[in-house]
Order: sequence, then structure tokens, then C-alpha cells
Amino acid sequence: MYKDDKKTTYGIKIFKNETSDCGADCAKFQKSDLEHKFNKRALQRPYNSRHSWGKTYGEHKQHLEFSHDQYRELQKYAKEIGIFFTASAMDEASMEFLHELDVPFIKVASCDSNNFPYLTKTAKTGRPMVVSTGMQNFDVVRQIYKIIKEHNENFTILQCTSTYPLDLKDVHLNVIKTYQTEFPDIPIGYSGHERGINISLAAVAMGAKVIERHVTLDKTWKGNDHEASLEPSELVELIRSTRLIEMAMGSPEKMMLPSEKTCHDKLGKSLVAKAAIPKGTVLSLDMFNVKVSEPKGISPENMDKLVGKKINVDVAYDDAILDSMIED
Ligand SMILES: CC(=O)N[C@H](C=O)[C@@H](O)[C@H](O)[C@H](O)COP(=O)(O)O
Ligand SMILES: C=C(OP(=O)(O)O)C(=O)O
Repeated sequence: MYKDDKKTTYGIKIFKNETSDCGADCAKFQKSDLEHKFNKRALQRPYNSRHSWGKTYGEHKQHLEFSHDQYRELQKYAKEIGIFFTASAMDEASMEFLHELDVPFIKVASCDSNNFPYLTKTAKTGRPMVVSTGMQNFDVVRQIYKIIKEHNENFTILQCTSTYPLDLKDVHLNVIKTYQTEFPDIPIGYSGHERGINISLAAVAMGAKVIERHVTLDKTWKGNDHEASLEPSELVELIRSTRLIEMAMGSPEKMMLPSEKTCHDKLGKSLVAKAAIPKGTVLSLDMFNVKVSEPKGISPENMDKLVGKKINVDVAYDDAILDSMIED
């Protein structure tokens, strides 16, 4: 989320018009306490990128950081417009602040998912957690699951690759399947940094239960994440399509549905007599054809079950074979 140079409340404006109106469930920010997140020398690193807002990385990060009061203001506003509000807790101090704010869940960013003491403390708050796994290997992810599970049942793990913008060959949506298989008792999600919405929609179709994307008003703006972010019209489309896919995912159970009856009545196939079958004949497979018939007869998948049974009426060539024609 972008913070304007002179007018810090600008972020709130974006929040109302662009995030809640788009239909998103939650607006999530990033909360850092710089001295807790970085050591001194990391803050003093020169940051010469075109995305930099300061000479050192510390100055840059300070420029982007909302104050505690601004967080409270954002939270109040989120409540007014009816959208969940939270943030990624980028260090323990930030996690404690968010816990105090009573956020609905705490986001653990990829860079903290292997920070086990932080993970344990966060899990012990009892707050739901959304945990990203960029920059980690599967062995670490297994440990993440175990550590959180010990203290907190209510969490989700997100597949994520921490590259901005993310090249398709590095997305690895199949990791979602790996997580679903390995951790069947928790919801699995996806945090995406690729361009556009298609990959996130594919994640939904694979059963991702949480989708996280960066949002911007303009992808060409200065800032490391804008290019990999969605503009409001894309966010609208992502959410609209997500809801359609969710509806279409339906049940894993395969059955003939009431809505298929019309088609089944018109085009469902039945067994018919390949040649006239005289009354008393013992049936065998070579006596049947499979056709759309009037009236509808025995379903062809039951053909094998008729072998060896007797027919109790004369059946003319091409007539449907009905249940009532078979001797018990
Ligand atoms: C891993 C991680 O924290 N990733 C975050 C979430 O996706 C990003 O928003 C980074 O904070 C951002 O790309 C950093 O950019 P800069 O260094 O220009 O402030
Ligand atoms: C870095 C973050 O997320 P992810 O690791 O999911 O990109 C974040 O939430 O700030």
C-alpha cells in the first residue's frame, strides 16, 4: 500500500474506495518496528534502487512506515466500512502491537516463517495466523506446521515465491497440492507476486482458501511492489472470478444431478434388442445394442448383470429392454 509524501491519510482513501468496494474480505498492511526488524548495519545499508525513498534502507523503510496512531485510524475506518483489517507483523514488537489492536488474524510474512521463536510467540497469542512460505524449503515448512500446531489450531499456510514481479516458471502452484496432501487438516492458500490475475485464479481452482495480492492505484508508481500488484479493476475481476470458481468447485462427490434430468431423458442411452428376443430366452451380451430409446430402458452399465437371466416377454428387434421384462 502506498503512502503519499505529504498527506499520510491518503492510504485510507485507497483503502475505502479501492479495496472494500472491490469486494475483498480483508485489507492487510505491513507493520514493522524497524529497530526490531533490522540490525543497525542493515538500516545503514545504502539503498540506491529507483524504488528508494531514502539514502539508506533505514530511511527508506521509515518513510514507508505508518505510526501506531495511523494504524488505529485505519482500523477504525475499516470497521466503519465493514472490512477486516490486519497487517503482517514483521517482527515481535509489531506482532505484540497487532495483538493489542485485536486484529482478526496475524499475517506472518515469508521472511518470518522460519523465525521459530517469533512463530511460537505468535501462535501462543491464540490469534488465527496466515503464514507465507516464500524463500523456505519443505523441511522448514514441516517445522513451521509442527511449531504452530502445538499451540494454535487456527492457521493457514500459503504457497509463495518471494520474487517481485514473479516469473511464471517460479510460481510452482503444484506446491499447493503438496501442502494439501501433507497438511490435510488446515486450509492452504496462495500469496502471489506475479503480474495479472490468472495464476491466482488457478490457485483458487486448485483449492486455495486464502488469496493474498498486493494492490496499487498505478503499477508504474515508484516502489518495489507496484509492478507485481493489481490495480482496482483487476482486483474486482479477481474477486468476481474467485466467487464464480468457488461456486463451480462444488462437491467432490460424483453423481447425476437433478439439473441433468432433461438431457438424460432426451439423450441417455438404454439397452435395446439387437435382434428379436423370444420369451424365455436366457440373455447374453451379444443380444444387446446400446441406443437412445423410447421408452427409456435398462441403463447400459447394468448390461453384465442381465447375463444368465430369462426374458419373460417377446421383445421385438430394436425395442428397449425394460426392468419389468426380466425374470426375478
Ligand atoms: C519478503 C517481504 O517482506 N515481502 C514483502 C511482501 O510481499 C514486500 O512488500 C517487501 O516488503 C518489498 O518488496 C520490499 O521492497 P523495498 O525493499 O523496496 O521496501
Ligand atoms: C511479505 C509478505 O507476504 P508474502 O511473504 O506472502 O509475500 C507480507 O505479508 O508482508
